Amino acid sequence: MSDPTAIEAKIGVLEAEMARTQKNKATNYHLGTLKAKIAKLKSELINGPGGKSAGSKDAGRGFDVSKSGDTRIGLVGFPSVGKSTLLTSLTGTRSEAAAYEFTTLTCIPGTMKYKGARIQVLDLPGIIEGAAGGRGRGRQVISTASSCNLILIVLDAAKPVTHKKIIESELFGFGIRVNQTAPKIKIVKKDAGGLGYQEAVPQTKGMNAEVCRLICKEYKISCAEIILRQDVTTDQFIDVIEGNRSYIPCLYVFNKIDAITIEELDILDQMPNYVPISSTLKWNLDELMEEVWDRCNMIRIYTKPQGQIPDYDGPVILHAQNPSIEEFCNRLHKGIMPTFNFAWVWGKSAKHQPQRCGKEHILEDEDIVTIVKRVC
Ligand SMILES: Nc1nc2c(ncn2[C@@H]2O[C@H](COP(=O)(O)OP(=O)(O)OP(=O)(O)O)[C@@H](O)[C@H]2O)c(=O)[nH]1
Ligand SMILES: [K+]
Ligand SMILES: [Mg+2]
Repeated sequence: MSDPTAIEAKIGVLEAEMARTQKNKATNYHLGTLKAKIAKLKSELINGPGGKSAGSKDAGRGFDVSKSGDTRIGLVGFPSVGKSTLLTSLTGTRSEAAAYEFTTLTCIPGTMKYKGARIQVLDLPGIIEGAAGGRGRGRQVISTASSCNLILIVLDAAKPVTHKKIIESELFGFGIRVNQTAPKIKIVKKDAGGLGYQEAVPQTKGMNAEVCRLICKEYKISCAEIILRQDVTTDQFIDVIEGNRSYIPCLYVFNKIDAITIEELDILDQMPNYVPISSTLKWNLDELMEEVWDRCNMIRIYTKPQGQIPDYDGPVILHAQNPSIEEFCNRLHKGIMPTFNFAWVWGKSAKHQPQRCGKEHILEDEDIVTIVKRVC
């Protein structure tokens, strides 16, 4: 079955059945099976029958814009919320903005420099409900969003907050999990031996051996070792089986706050991961940049050639959570490590200034590093 309308209809029937089914211990197994069936149909809708999962390279191709800079962020939202105006305000790259919907028809990249990092910002066409299922350019937009290190969901502050849910569920339908971390579940498929199910931590959200077996049955997994290292939902379990989900941080950018009242702003203010701005008036773009910086998890390391002052203008940007000196060296140049002797480190990670460190030493934001080579 590959006719999208037929798949959508089938999903509709299953979702209706789920809504009808009361949630309790007795129906838990049935709900697990239903969820797995729906997840399978949704990935078929996006990738075609037997297709690859949502995040994979060949699935629902994104716009052909090459990556540049230290990180990439994407502007996603309904038409005319002000994405293009925001791109222009942040990066200076002009992207046409106008009062009619679907002004932007392709992906427009811009670059902004912040704290020494080069951040690629992608303006994208507006999306509407049904985008993930293939409506309009939606799939291309969301596929491009899944290539970003951070997604800014741009919303019109004067429009209903329900728009936030719609955009989120479009991203969700494409396999993007915003502001979530990958569930700690290990699945090792085997050739024989049946299903092994282990709970490394107690499960309180619906998972148990039988639910696991039923979901695996839907996916025709009969031999595998499964270990749950975290308290997870059945949906998270299905996510891991489907594979290729993208776990991407996201900020909700409420634009056009110049058009709403202080009282309305106060209500919005209670939402997590939210930044109010005005793109046209350039209000609060500083806070937006700071929040973007926080979410991108970038660390700046200044290099200091021996006997010279550090290069504060061109920090080396590292993405790793706890980057070691070795990672720093490899980022600079692959040829450094073979001749590496030790490093002098100044900054937060150093116990004294400077500290003599080996390649395993973990660096922190704004450390200064001098590499000393071995004399051969
Ligand atoms: N009042 C107000 N209007 C804004 C603001 N930002 C954008 N606009 C207006 O909103 C309209 C749409 O802006 P665009 O930047 O084209 O919106 P878009 O999201 O890129 O729209 P599409 O490309 O069609 O999806 C334009 O008339 C802008 O001038 C803002 O901060 N305040
Ligand atoms: K517009
Ligand atoms: Mg636009």
